Amino acid sequence: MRAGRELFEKKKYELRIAGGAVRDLLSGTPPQDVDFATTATPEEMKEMFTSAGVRLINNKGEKHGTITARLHEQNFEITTLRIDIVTDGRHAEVEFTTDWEKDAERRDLTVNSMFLGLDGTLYDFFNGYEDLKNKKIRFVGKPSARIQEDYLRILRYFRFYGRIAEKPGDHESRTLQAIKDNAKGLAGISGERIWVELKKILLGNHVSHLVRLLYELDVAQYIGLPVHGNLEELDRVSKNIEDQCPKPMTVLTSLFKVKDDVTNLDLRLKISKEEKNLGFFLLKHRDELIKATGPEPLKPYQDFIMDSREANTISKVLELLKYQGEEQLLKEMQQWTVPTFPVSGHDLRKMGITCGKEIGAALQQLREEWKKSGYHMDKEELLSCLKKA
Ligand SMILES: Nc1ccn([C@@H]2O[C@H](COP(=O)(O)OP(=O)(O)OP(=O)(O)O)[C@@H](O)[C@H]2O)c(=O)n1
Ligand SMILES: [Mg+2]
Repeated sequence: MRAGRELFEKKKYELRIAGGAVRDLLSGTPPQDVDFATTATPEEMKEMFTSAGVRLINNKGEKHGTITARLHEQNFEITTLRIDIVTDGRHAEVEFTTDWEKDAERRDLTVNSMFLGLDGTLYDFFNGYEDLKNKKIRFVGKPSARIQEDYLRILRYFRFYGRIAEKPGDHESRTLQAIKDNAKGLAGISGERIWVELKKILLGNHVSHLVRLLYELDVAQYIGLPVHGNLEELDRVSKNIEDQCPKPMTVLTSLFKVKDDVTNLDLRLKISKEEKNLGFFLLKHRDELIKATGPEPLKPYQDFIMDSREANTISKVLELLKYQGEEQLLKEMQQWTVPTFPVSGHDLRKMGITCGKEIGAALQQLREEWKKSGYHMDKEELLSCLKKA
């Protein structure tokens, strides 16, 4: 990075870390990606990098002022300060500026609106650091204006609330009002973008509170959620599941009552086939595939896996155990390896059974015995039952 920094300094272009990365650095979490902002225009950057022999990566960001430079085998995304002039709630037409405050003003949340100079100076025009320390999520300026620039910001508000806020219910009333007034704007946002945000909300804190709020503020209907979501079930499941690293779909299925709820979600959000199948699986089995009373509570789940012909049944059953709040059984299941049936047709032939039909029937019978034993019997024990019979 040093070499890159010197290039900017020589040309007297300003360069600072921007947005989400500053938020993460100040809250002690390692940022996933570090975005930079600069006063240099894309043309100026291109010229500077090209004449210094730095490789540029072609990407689609240039129209919005983003240049990607490849230095020390790392990509650096550097975006020119900008003002969004026309927005249709999804895309913005931009004008470049050298005014840092103007660039901060067009960002969504105060905690996302800061810049950090490479000398460690913090540039914070909207009290983002104070909000971050107080764990407050607020829009920059007028909430309705920020939301109308990009309706997806409604869901970003929920996502960052779940990540940063300490307790449920700590919202400004004007923010809630602006969300309610503009919820319909989400109808025009693509399902894929919504699903990315919704999944992050489902994996964050205060899920139950936030989803309830999505309903209260009339957002739910525009993002593919069922009209009458089962919020009590979500309360219960989300409480149990908190520390179990569930998949987003596992949390979400608690809201669902019928298969159509999964189908409708998929129609709106274009979820993956795997996510859809997990939804159907949990819906079908959540009340009926349950632990056994007695010494082998895990047995019904193991039998289900052994009887199933699909490869990913285990991972679905693990999600089911999370859903059901069976913490101890989940641990045991995670340590369980699918046993392989120890007897083959060859073993039976060696014992003198030569007819194909008989071999088939014997194997079937032994498989049943093996299942009854909880998959504990070995080859010898199994073959000896055959002798007895
Ligand atoms: N709808 C959006 C999306 C992004 N931003 C701004 O662009 C920055 C970078 O966006 P992005 O990488 O999408 O989000 P991050 O805040 O960095 O969060 P993450 O950790 O998920 O990357 C944000 O911090 C915010 O300043 C915005 O104002 N409005
Ligand atoms: Mg980011």
